[in-house]
Amino acid sequence: MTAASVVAGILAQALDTRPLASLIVSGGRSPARFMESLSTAALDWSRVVIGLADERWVDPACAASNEHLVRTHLLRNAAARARFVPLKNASRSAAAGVGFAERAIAEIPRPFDAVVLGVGEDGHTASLFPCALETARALDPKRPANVAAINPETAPHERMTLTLGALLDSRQLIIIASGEKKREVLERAAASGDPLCFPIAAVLLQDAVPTHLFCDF
Ligand SMILES: O=C(O)[C@H](O)[C@@H](O)[C@H](O)[C@H](O)COP(=O)(O)O
Repeated sequence: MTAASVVAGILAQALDTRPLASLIVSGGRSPARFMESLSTAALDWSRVVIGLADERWVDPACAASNEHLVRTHLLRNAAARARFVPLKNASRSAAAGVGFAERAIAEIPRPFDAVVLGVGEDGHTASLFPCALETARALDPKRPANVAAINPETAPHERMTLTLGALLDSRQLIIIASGEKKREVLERAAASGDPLCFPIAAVLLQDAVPTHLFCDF
């Protein structure tokens, strides 16, 4: 089973019992091949709503944009018929755009049927970065907000991210993390049990949402 076939199966099962299915995907360099494989799945994509786990606050035409990644690699083939809900809006900053982003997330059926997360070599996931001041609040599962503006010190661009509470409001989580360095950071994160140092630990250590880990996908 590949990450794409598992996600396709989750979406197909969701569509068997509900009018709409929802999928949240992450950005970065890793997901392109996964997205292209998923885009060919034989699904009624017209009933699938796709959102982002996070977004860099850049023009969607920019190669650094996660929206650009989704429009290039996922909204093609059969999946071209899916409905995509961007996180980027016309606000001059992510902080100014939080209200619009909250209203965008409200358009995606919840709990999300599948949330696909990557992991950075510093243990971040989505745009929950260990060094960012705003991360501690975004990791608080009791916080009602679904999105947060993050200014990472160790990565470019201001970001909009789903909060941990929103990411865990899902039926299934899929972590995609290739390479030895990411395997090591996953092990260190699980051993540390400290989401402030390794935000991905908050996902690894929870047992409320079934989680699939793909180190080669
Ligand atoms: O916007 C982003 O960058 C992603 O959402 C981020 O959380 C990503 O999943 C990791 O940084 C891994 O990215 P790579 O696949 O590029 O290593």
